[in-house]
Amino acid sequence: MIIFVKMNSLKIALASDHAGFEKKQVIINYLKEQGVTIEDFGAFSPESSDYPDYAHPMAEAVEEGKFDYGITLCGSGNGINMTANKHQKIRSAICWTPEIAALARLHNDANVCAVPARFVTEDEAIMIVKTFLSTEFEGGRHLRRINKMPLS
Ligand SMILES: O=C(CO)[C@H](O)[C@H](O)[C@H](O)COP(=O)(O)O
Repeated sequence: MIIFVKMNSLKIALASDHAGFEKKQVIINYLKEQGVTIEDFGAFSPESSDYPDYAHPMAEAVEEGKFDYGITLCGSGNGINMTANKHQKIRSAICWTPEIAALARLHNDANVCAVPARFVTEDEAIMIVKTFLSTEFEGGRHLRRINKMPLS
């Protein structure tokens, strides 16, 4: 069962590197139009930069409960996804289609959505984010599985 939630009450943390910078701006504009509260942890320009410098502060803020979800972007989605997942309370999923984004929420209760900026269009990026933020976790058998994820 898919349960859609309202987006305008959400607080969202965003992070990217240079490769994700431009599509992050598109996503920020979209989220602001929806009334979503956002904080951008960088990068703040398309100059070459290192995604961990922005992903770690973003992930810490989500872990601390300051935000409902994180949205991240780098070229492939891989580097920034790997970095966020170093944090114990983060479940970051690379989402390259709306269907994958929905499953990341429905089945994995993902709290960070990593978008591969060089492999999706602006419209696709928006649809991925919209789907991720408006889909609720199903729980049930999936809760049992995500509870088995931590090593300690
Ligand atoms: O970390 C990545 C690959 O997993 C990201 O896609 C980066 O954005 C990419 O590596 C950046 O590449 P660039 O050649 O320095 O622009």
